[in-house]
Amino acid sequence: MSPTLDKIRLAPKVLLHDHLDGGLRAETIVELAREIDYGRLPSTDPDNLRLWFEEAADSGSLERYLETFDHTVAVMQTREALVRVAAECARDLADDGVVYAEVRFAPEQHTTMGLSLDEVVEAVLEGFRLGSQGRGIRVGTLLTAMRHMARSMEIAELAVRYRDVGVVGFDIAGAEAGYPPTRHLDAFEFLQRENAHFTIHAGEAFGLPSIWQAIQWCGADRLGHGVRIIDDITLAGDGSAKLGRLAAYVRDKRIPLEMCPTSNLQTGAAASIAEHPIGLLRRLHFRVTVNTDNRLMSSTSVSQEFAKLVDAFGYDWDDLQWFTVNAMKSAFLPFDERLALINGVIKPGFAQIKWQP
Ligand SMILES: O=c1[nH]cnc2c1ncn2[C@@H]1O[C@H](CO)[C@@H](O)[C@H]1O
Ligand SMILES: [Zn+2]
Repeated sequence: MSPTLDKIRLAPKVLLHDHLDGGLRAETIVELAREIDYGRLPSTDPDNLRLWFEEAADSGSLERYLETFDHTVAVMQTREALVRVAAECARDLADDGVVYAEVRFAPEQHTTMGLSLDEVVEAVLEGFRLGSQGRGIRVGTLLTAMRHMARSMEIAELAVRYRDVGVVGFDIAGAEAGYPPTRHLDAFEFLQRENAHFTIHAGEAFGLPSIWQAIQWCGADRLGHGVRIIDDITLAGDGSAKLGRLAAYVRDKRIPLEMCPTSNLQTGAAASIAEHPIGLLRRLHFRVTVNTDNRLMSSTSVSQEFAKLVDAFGYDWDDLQWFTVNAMKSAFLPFDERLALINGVIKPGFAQIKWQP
């Protein structure tokens, strides 16, 4: 039986690529805006606002997609707002059946009303703690530095400082074209010396050079998106694939790809789900994982991303479990904890749902 959305929701899922400021509830944005007198929301009706985000993000360009974050970031400037948004994020993910999530955000964007970077991080950690209590979910935090800014070293230091209390890694995000990862080489080298983990948004709005730099110059553990790795794969008429050196390296080293299908359609990185590189990359056994990126802007959830892939590629429960185990193996958690979740939660959970009438 082909997995249905309702049953997919019950399966224990893992999410590695989700932005805190891309997943707010529309009702919450309206309430928070009212509290701080933020008057620039495109609508104060939650339903209209939700639609506005989805339509405005569906722009065909990453740069225009990112403009929608002005509004979510604007209402996430106080401790109370950050705690609330993070707590609701954990609850919404738990309601979708996510058992382990890594949620990222850029602390430097949340200091306009006077919070320090430390206060921002502490508020978000507190929110995740409150929201995940008793919900069967564990949430790790990734700290993001904005690639067009110059604060990556500071944010990397922040990530290391909070590594034992919930921050599990580091990332860079924002417009990709014109801002290569090597701009932040000092931050990545610092993290490597500290034995810390990081992922890099690469190969989303820019091609192979971005992926190559992220891996071979910066030492990224994982790639955010990485869809353009298909530019290094040639398909022959008989369906066989020839991998270039970079694609072969990514596959051989099992470098995880944090793929976000719906987000890619909106930013123009892929034309349709059916044509999304995830189909080929999964067939070639790259370490593919399935993610939401921004649940608000893409009006999605992990379950809905899975359901779309089931529709487009005919995936069965074994495929969905494979994506999930890939994600858990690639998490920035200690090995024994990853193993415990795979063997104690994911495999038994999928087995139960698969055989349920
Ligand atoms: O798909 C994406 N590609 C690049 N940057 C992104 C994407 N989604 C969100 N952000 C950026 O990351 C910041 C911190 O969470 C967001 O404010 C947004 O500017
Ligand atoms: Zn992203």
